Amino acid sequence: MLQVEDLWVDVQGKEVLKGINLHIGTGETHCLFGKNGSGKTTLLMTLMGFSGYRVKHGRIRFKGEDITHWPTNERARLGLGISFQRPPTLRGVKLRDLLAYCGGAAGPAEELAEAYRFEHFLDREVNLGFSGGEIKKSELLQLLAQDPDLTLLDEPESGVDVENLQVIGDMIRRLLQKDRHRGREKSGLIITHTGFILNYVTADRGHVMMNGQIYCQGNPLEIFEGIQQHGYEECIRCRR
Ligand SMILES: Nc1ncnc2c1ncn2[C@@H]1O[C@H](COP(=O)(O)OP(=O)(O)OP(=O)(O)O)[C@@H](O)[C@H]1O
Repeated sequence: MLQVEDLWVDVQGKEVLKGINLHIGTGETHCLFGKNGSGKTTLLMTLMGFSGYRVKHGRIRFKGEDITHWPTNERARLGLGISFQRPPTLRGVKLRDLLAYCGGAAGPAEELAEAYRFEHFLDREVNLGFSGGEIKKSELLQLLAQDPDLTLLDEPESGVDVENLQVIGDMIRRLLQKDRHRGREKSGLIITHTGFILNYVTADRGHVMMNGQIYCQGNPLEIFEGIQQHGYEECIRCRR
């Protein structure tokens, strides 16, 4: 599904990613752990093709296409979707219209919003005055409407209360669910500090990023336990 090969990326003249290699197979869910400022968000933003993330070297292949220099909208059309850590407010754009624009693959906007008790937000401008948890739900609804083949999630749990964590977890599970009817297997790459998502989806692989490099890869539950017990630095020493 996704192959990242020796990816080096500059942001505002600063070298942030330093030779990332990452392979995500069809139907696989991967978790990305790492200290603050290690480059996780930069990787997701680069995969999605946002301006300001300059690929100096390396290649991104998605569904067999070399998308390294594709514009963001074409990557989305091919089946890449993202939920931002801090999404923008879209003044003048109603959530209802954005959901319709995203594709409506998972049914009409009303149906989708009602399933997560979010119908009262449909006629509000996207993210304007939304609470932290509401913003996360709105992001995931947009992704459910888009129905991507590879979903990139940047800290989907941040700012979400304990009860809503379950709702967020269910939404992510649905996003990554295998679509047997259509013979589709969806993939995901999830940045998480708390590991909450490991309770909701079966993650196939975990990665630890440090200083713009991936040092450690393996079973995500074991990696998360290791981080909790020994810290991130141990990952560099261990080099699993
Ligand atoms: N637009 C920018 N201008 C300058 N520096 C930037 C910019 N964007 C990212 N950086 C720097 O790149 C580094 C990596 O940032 P990034 O957001 O990718 O880290 P992260 O691993 O996602 O962190 P966190 O866990 O705190 O979200 C940081 O030092 C950050 O300050």
